[in-house]
Amino acid sequence: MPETFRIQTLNAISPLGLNRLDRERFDLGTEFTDPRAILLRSADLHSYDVPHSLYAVARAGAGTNNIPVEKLASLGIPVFNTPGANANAVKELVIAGLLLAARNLYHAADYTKDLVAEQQLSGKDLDKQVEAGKKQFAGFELPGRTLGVIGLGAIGVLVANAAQAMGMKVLGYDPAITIERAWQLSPSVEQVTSVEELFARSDFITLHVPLIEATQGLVSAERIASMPAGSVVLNFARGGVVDEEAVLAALDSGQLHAYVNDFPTEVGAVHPKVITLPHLGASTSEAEDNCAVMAVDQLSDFLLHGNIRNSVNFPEVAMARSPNTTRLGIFNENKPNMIGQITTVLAEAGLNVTEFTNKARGDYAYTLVDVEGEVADELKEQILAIDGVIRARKIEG
Ligand SMILES: NC(=O)C1=CN([C@@H]2O[C@H](COP(=O)(O)OP(=O)(O)OC[C@H]3O[C@@H](n4cnc5c(N)ncnc54)[C@H](O)[C@@H]3O)[C@@H](O)[C@H]2O)C=CC1
Ligand SMILES: O=C(O)CCC(=O)C(=O)O
Repeated sequence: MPETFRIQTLNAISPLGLNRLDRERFDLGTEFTDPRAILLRSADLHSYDVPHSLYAVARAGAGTNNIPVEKLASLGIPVFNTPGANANAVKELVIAGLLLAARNLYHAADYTKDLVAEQQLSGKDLDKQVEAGKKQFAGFELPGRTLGVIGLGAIGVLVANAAQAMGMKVLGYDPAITIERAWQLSPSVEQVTSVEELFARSDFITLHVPLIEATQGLVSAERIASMPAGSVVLNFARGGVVDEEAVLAALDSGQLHAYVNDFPTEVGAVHPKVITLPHLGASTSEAEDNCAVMAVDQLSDFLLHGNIRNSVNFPEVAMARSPNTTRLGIFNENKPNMIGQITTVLAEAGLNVTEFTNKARGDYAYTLVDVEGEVADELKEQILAIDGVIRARKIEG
């Protein structure tokens, strides 16, 4: 009997994704103590005691800073994410954020509500007060203003192109932009080669980078001070990318007009010039469906066939299945003679290799190998005995 894989969900995942799982082969639950896989969104796994049973983690979303990616790599556990699947949802919220800030919409709507709910005005009195009070919310328009986009990945490129189409001058900064993203970028977006230049020239800054060591506190007091007075910072990346204390001080001094973000903190959320949303970037039915479908498909392809696609800690390795073969998936340290030792074990067991892929990424590598016929259970133990092999799995056909 082939194994039924237990998948533990740690957040609500769209049924459109979950329903793709064949219930003969997958058992879904929220409480397993020995899951084969974890499927999650923003749940924090950093203090999670990783059980030996765990084969994989799938993040239905882009950011993986809630997951101990390196630690899992060292245990031979791939972490998958869903690049681009929620990018349009975030782009739309960023565009809303630009308009919220430029037209003071949040405070203006609060003001109107207050006139009716608190001051109990109605009819002509309400009309009069509306016309008298509205000037305090007069805003400015976007065409001709400069938007600096930091991070030109799936989201940043969509934001840059949309802002450009609304008449903004757009500057982009991403020292590691991929060729694919560069092709998608509107030719009118100007590439800048230093963050300092981007800050100095931008009326709005929007962040679309992962939270990693290099991006922690990227929006600093010094950089904010170099922006034109009355600028706006939008943060739909992660809270830690911004030095919030510096942002709040700049809002108080008038250097910044507004800070629009998706990551509530006790101090920031109640500041009058801060608009904080409850991590809403990817919360559309479309994005939730897209992410769930992609995460589930990648996870089931790995559990059933050992294929790795869109992993953030292991290389892309995928092979079609062939009849009358047995597949082995092997995680190992990226060091000399691993392939030689693995193939020697296979040869000594009299096995004929029909297909073999080995790819490395950083300190680790993954080998997928198909051999003719059946494989004895002891073979896995022999492979595991090789110095540098972290994990090995016989994958049923
Ligand atoms: N608010 C929300 O609900 C959501 C937030 N996010 C956040 O947005 C981030 C970006 O998402 P995607 O665009 O899908 O990811 P992506 O991986 O497609 O793009 C990230 C880009 O940032 C660039 N980058 C990395 N370090 C950089 C640096 N120091 N300076 C400039 N650029 C740098 C990379 O080269 C890459 O092009 C995610 O990591 C996540 O933290 C993503 C989706 C939803
Ligand atoms: O799943 C969510 O709602 C958050 C999405 C997100 O932050 C991401 O994809 O990085």
